[in-house]
Amino acid sequence: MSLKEKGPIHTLAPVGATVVVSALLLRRWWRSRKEPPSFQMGIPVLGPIIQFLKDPMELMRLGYKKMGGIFKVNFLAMDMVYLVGSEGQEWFFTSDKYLDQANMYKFTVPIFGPKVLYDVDYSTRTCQLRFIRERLTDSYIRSYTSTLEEEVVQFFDECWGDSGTVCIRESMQELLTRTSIRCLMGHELRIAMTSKKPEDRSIVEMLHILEKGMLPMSVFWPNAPIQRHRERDQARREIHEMIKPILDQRRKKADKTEKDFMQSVLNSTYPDGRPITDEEIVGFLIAAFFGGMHNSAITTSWSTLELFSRPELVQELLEEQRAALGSDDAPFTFDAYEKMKKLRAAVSEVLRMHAPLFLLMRTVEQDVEFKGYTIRRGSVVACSPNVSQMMDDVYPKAETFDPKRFIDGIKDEFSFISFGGGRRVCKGQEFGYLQVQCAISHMLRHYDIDCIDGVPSPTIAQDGMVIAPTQPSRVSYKRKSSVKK
Ligand code: HEM
Repeated sequence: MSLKEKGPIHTLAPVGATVVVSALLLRRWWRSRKEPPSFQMGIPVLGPIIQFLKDPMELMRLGYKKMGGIFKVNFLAMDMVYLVGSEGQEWFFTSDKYLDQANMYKFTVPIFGPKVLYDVDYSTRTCQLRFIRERLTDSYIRSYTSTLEEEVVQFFDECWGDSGTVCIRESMQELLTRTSIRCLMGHELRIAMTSKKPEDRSIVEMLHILEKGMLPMSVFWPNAPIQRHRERDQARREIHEMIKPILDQRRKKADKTEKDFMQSVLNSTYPDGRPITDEEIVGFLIAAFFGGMHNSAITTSWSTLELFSRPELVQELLEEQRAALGSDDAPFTFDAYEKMKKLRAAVSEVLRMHAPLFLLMRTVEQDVEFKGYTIRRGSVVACSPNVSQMMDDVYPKAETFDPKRFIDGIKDEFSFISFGGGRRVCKGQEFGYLQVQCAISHMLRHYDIDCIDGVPSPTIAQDGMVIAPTQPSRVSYKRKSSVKK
């Protein structure tokens, strides 16, 4: 059959198909050309995944060295776009319109409970978080300070005594569990920690079961039918049953002046007058506990190790303590805390070098441009305080521990992201500093401390969510003869 006999459709079809395929290929090339550059290492495709599982921060460091402040890694079904440095971080924390946090935190819904935080829409969540933040501002936490100090003093008397050796990570976990339960969840639960019937499970055991239900797989499949999730759900129901009668009793009491977060929440309504439900209160208490306890315990551990391995700094901080408090056995007060500028700067420097939350992530809700690149909907964007805060161009001589960097406070909000940033910044930041400083203040004034294992290297904790000192991280201590017991 000649061309003439085939007719126009036979000649046009292949040409048309070639044009369409070429256009599609061109479009794909054009689109991919504008996406952040792809970081490859080791075995094709699997190389970056293996590195991520081994050390996610090293993957980021290597990627930054080779590609610069923005690059992507393909994790089979998903692209992860990494942003390193202040500019990318500022964009990350101010692009709530395109970037969603809730998807990454869905695993908390069975823990915090329904209708709370990551189970509700954006505006309800913002309203709930604002409510939590207000109850953790200076005017409120000022009133929690005496409660906090009482717990700290009791802990050191009961658990440390006159002399001994402890693993600082474990010891501070115990201390911060006590202070967090007492100051956030109330004295009733704190008392029940020790005065329960042997057959009853304590709040600490229950919170621990909730925590064990937070596995890396829970991030992708929060309700996977596994034993740890079933135990988590049972413990969550029991915690609600445990707290509900306490809320009822406190509502009936004429005296509404308990100095803790639970009472501050109970005494309030939402700004539009709507009351807060029991479900919400229990969720807020658990969220505040988990938001604060680990991060503050890890920061107190690092602070002990970094400060007490520097005798000159200890001496300087002790002089500041004496100036702020008057004497070594005076009670720790909020007014004195506000005067401890050097201690605060030292804790900030600890947080710069050892942020507990090492990977902050958001999902991309719609295609969005940044620095001339298109970041596709469905990707995950991530940044890490532990990577960018250790870069010499952001913090000169970043490997050197130098509290003077922060003596006038934190200047650039988006260079220091240990507490996150923007609207989603940590709501318990000030209470976090208060807890850490109260514990360190007590140690400075009451004990001579020796860091037997020096300052250990950081390690990712078993649950994969936080980074902490590698154990052993032992310290030995001796009570000073100059202070009263
Ligand atoms: C040294 C101690 C602490 C550190 C390093 C820390 C760190 C952080 C970080 C990095 C975020 C942001 C996460 C993200 O952007 O994805 C965050 C959020 C949050 N933190 Fe903290 N935190 C600390 C203490 C606390 C305490 C004591 C509380 C409560 C009592 C708390 C409650 C919260 C809450 C409620 C959020 C969610 C904020 C939002 O989404 O708007 N944190 N924290």
